[in-house]
Amino acid sequence: MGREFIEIFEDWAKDYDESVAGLDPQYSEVFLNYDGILNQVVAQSTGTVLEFGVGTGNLSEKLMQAGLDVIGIEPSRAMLDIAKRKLPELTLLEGDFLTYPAVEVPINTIVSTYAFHHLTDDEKATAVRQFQEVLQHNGRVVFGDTMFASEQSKQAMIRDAEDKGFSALAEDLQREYYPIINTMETIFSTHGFDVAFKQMNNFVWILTAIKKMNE
Ligand SMILES: C[S@@+](CC[C@H](N)C(=O)[O-])C[C@H]1O[C@@H](n2cnc3c(N)ncnc32)[C@H](O)[C@@H]1O
Repeated sequence: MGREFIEIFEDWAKDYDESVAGLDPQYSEVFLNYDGILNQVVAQSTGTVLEFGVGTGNLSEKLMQAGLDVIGIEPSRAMLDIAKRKLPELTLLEGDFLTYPAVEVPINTIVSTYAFHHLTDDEKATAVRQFQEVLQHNGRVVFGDTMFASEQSKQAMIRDAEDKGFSALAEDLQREYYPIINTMETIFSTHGFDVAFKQMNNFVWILTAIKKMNE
């Protein structure tokens, strides 16, 4: 479930770190301030961290450098191979947001960057219900991902990409499940989280969801 876009990452893995460095003009705005976005997620993380969609391991590396214990989950074989090569000491497991090997240690923070939009909104809700069960009291979810303030602003960004001739970006924005902020707010609050959002560039927002005391 939720793995419908994995083929894209099998192909993209080898060039992915060039894209995040801004070398792909279609995605340069999406990855604008990439390091700052990852640093913001790290700054809000504590204790033992469960990371979904680690990709080539850029966020995992920063989390480990900050002294946090990280368990990484990633469904793409090609991404797993690169992350393992870059970070041999990282605990890395094959899995996805919905299905992954049982983790036996208490989890304080769940993080992810540029990955949650691969789930439909129904799948997102299922994942968030599972996060609620997995997290310790006072635990939190910190995600950086493309989201939109409204359906109108999403449609405007798709038109803007088309006007610039960025057909790959325009198709991506329509093919995958980039959410509206209100939808994310509803999903997290329905499942017992206090949630806040901070915009990081024209596409990416940081979502911080703190598990409510009585949940
Ligand atoms: C755009 S990359 C982001 C990689 C990394 N987190 C970063 O910030 O650079 C998206 C990653 O999410 C992974 N992914 C795709 N579908 C997923 C799913 N259902 N569950 C978890 N990860 C998924 C992809 O394989 C890929 O590694």
